[in-house]
Amino acid sequence: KKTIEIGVFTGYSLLLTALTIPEDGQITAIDVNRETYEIGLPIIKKAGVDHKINFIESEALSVLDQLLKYSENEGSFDYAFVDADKDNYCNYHERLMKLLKVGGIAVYDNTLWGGTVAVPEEQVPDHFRGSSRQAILDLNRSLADDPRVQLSHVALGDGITICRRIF
Ligand SMILES: C[S@@+](CC[C@H](N)C(=O)[O-])C[C@H]1O[C@@H](n2cnc3c(N)ncnc32)[C@H](O)[C@@H]1O
Repeated sequence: KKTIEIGVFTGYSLLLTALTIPEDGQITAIDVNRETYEIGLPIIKKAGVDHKINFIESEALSVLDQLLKYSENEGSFDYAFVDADKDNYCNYHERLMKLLKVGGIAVYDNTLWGGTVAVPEEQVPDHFRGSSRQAILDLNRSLADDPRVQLSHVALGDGITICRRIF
């Protein structure tokens, strides 16, 4: 019912969440670029779910830190979908572990990084190398070691990791 979307682009995943949550559900949707959100906004309006969305044009990390300044936000979110700058995924996870309620779900997109997280280093094509791939490798390792979550990895698209906060 109370959700966060980090990385909106034109709002494809945002629309899916908005259609799925209850009529009085709310999405705090964050992206550095409002223009791309506005491309998809007419479709979101046509679907009749725009009233569920609070779009914030900003770097996501500062919005999460702002939310955490108010104690009533701690442990209050049911769901978060993360699909933005990979370099900050571990930082987002730390904030989300405080914002999500116990039993709440965080979903991280692109955790297979084209399959290159599971091949020997020397076989990784050049265009998959770089800080984003390293950030995904770091995230996957730290999630596997994180006692606060139960994990499920879905080998769909570019890989989706589903985390349930268990304490
Ligand atoms: C892959 S797209 C999101 C796609 C979207 N979830 C969908 O299903 O269509 C990534 C988005 O993350 C946004 N982004 C990148 N860095 C960001 C940051 N630091 N804070 C917030 N949004 C960011 C980009 O502007 C871009 O729109």
